[in-house]
Formats: sequence, structure tokens, C-alpha cells
Amino acid sequence: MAETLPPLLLVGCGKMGGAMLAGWREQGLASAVVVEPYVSEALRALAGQGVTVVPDAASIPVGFSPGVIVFAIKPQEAPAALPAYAALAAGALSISIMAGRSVASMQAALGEGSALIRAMPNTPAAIRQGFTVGFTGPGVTEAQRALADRLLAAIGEVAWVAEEDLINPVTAVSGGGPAYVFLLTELLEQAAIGEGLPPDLARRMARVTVSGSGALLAASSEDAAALRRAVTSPKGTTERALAVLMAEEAWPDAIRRAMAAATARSRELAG
Ligand SMILES: NC(=O)C1=CN([C@@H]2O[C@H](COP(=O)(O)OP(=O)(O)OC[C@H]3O[C@@H](n4cnc5c(N)ncnc54)[C@H](OP(=O)(O)O)[C@@H]3O)[C@@H](O)[C@H]2O)C=CC1
Ligand SMILES: O=C(O)[C@@H]1CCC=N1
Repeated sequence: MAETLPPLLLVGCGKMGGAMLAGWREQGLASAVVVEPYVSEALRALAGQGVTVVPDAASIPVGFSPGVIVFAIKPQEAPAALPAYAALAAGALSISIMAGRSVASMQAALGEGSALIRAMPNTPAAIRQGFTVGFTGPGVTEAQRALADRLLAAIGEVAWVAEEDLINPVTAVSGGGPAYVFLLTELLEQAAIGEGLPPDLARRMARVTVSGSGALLAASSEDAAALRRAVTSPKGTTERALAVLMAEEAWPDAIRRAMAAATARSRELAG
């Protein structure tokens, strides 16, 4: 039986907030209030199971005192939304998963002394296979950081960085990372169709190739380059494909530029 988690306030229960809430419930979350204007069927089903869903901050039940507040709204919504939580944040740990939003900008809205942790998860959190990187703001106690580690571990692996700016490349690489893998899957499917394969078969091939490769990577102690070399027979077919993809101006340059663009965008969202 998992140890009970303190009462939690989740602000924004969309794709990431919803995935995290499911993980916390598995880990013994007994009491939660969710602020979410759009109530999905899945969220409605949680009402009466220790989860109270309200449409806005003004509707939070009087006397509810969260130990943790998790902000999972869009970064652009923060300036309008956060000030309503200043009083509750004074007595709680706040965790923000918002891309870009700096500790300083959130403290400006929540109170200069508020205890804040930034965390950047990714969507495999929905199956508890996420990767989250955290940054601890000033004034966060060891106990609060340990609690955050426990909450984030409920949705996958956790790592911490000591410099806030490093959350920006993290956002680019692991935060957005699943999107790049799904794009690769889409492109493999399209190329297979282009080479004459039936669409249904092309779709299955692409999906199972990507998911199977991920599972092999997870199960193997070898690094990705060794697993790549194991596929690449000398003078064979993969070698021809990799000569195209690994040319400096192809994937190496494109991935570097893409990560630099996403990192720059994360910095722009600091607020
Ligand atoms: N998706 C991802 O892969 C990742 C996202 N993030 C971060 O997580 C955050 C949420 O992203 P994501 O889950 O994808 O977005 P979603 O749009 O799926 O979720 C945000 C939810 O917040 C609701 N909302 C809007 N305004 C308020 C408000 N004032 N109070 C409470 N709820 C509100 C939205 O409702 P409505 O739709 O009705 O406006 C929506 O349901 C973002 O800051 C993003 O940067 C971090 C890592 C990965
Ligand atoms: O695209 C975004 O801004 C968010 C942050 C990382 C993944 N999704």
C-alpha cells in the first residue's frame, strides 16, 4: 500500500496534468482539487473518488489547504491565472510544468517567498514511462524537494539540474522529444506507402518498428550507436540509408537546429 500523498491542487488538467493526476492516484493521492474549465468524461469519473473538480480558483472549497500546487496550464495563461493562487502558494510547495516560465516570473505572481520547483515531463508519463527533469527554486526545503521527487517519480524517471537555464534545452530535447519520434514514425509510414506498400501494412510496420526499437533500447545496456551498428550490415541496405541520413547537412544539422530553435522558444516564454 503506497504512502498517502498530501492534499494536492492541480491547476489545468489537460494532456500532461491528466497524465500526472493518474500517476499520483496510483501512488496514494487521497485528496485533490482540480481546477479545470473543461471537464472531460475521464475527469468527471474521478469526482467522488477524492477528487473535486472546479472551474476556477474562486470555486476552490473554503478551507482546502494543499501541500502541493501543480501548475499545468499553458505558459501564456500564467500571468492572468497565477495571482489567484498567491494565498494558497504561501503555505504550499508549487510545482510548475509550464514550458519556459521562470521561477522569478512565477514568484512575481505568487509571492516573492513562494517555494517553487520547475519540472519538465513528457507525454510517456501517460503510461508511467515519462522522463522529468526538475529545478529547485530558492527557499525550497529538502522535504519539499523529496516530495516533488516522489510525485514526479510516479510518472517515470526523474533527474534534477542545478541551473535554471538548463530546463530550456531539457524542454527542447525530452519535453518535446516524443513529437520527434512520432514524426519519424509518420515519415517512415509515408515513405513505405511511396515505395508501393499497402497503407495498412505501412502503418503497422512504422509503428511496431519504432515502438519495438524503443523497447529494445530500454531493455539493452548497449548505447544507441551500438544498437544502430548492429542493424547496419557492411555494404548492405541500412548503410545506404544512413549515408543519406548521417550526412552532416542532413539529420545532424537538422536536429541541432531544431533543438536550438525549441530551446530559444523556451527562453522566450520565461515571462
Ligand atoms: N504536452 C506536452 O507534451 C507537455 C506539456 N508541458 C507543459 O504542460 C502545460 C500544459 O500542456 P498540455 O497539457 O499539453 O496542455 P492542455 O491544453 O492539454 O492542458 C491545459 C489545460 O488547462 C486548462 N486551462 C486553461 N486555463 C486554465 C486556468 N486558468 N485554470 C485552470 N485550467 C486552465 C485548459 O482548458 P481549455 O482547453 O478549456 O483552455 C486545458 O485543459 C504547458 O505549460 C506545457 O508547456 C510540459 C511538458 C510536456
Ligand atoms: O511544445 C511545448 O511547448 C510543450 C513543452 C514541451 C512539450 N510540449
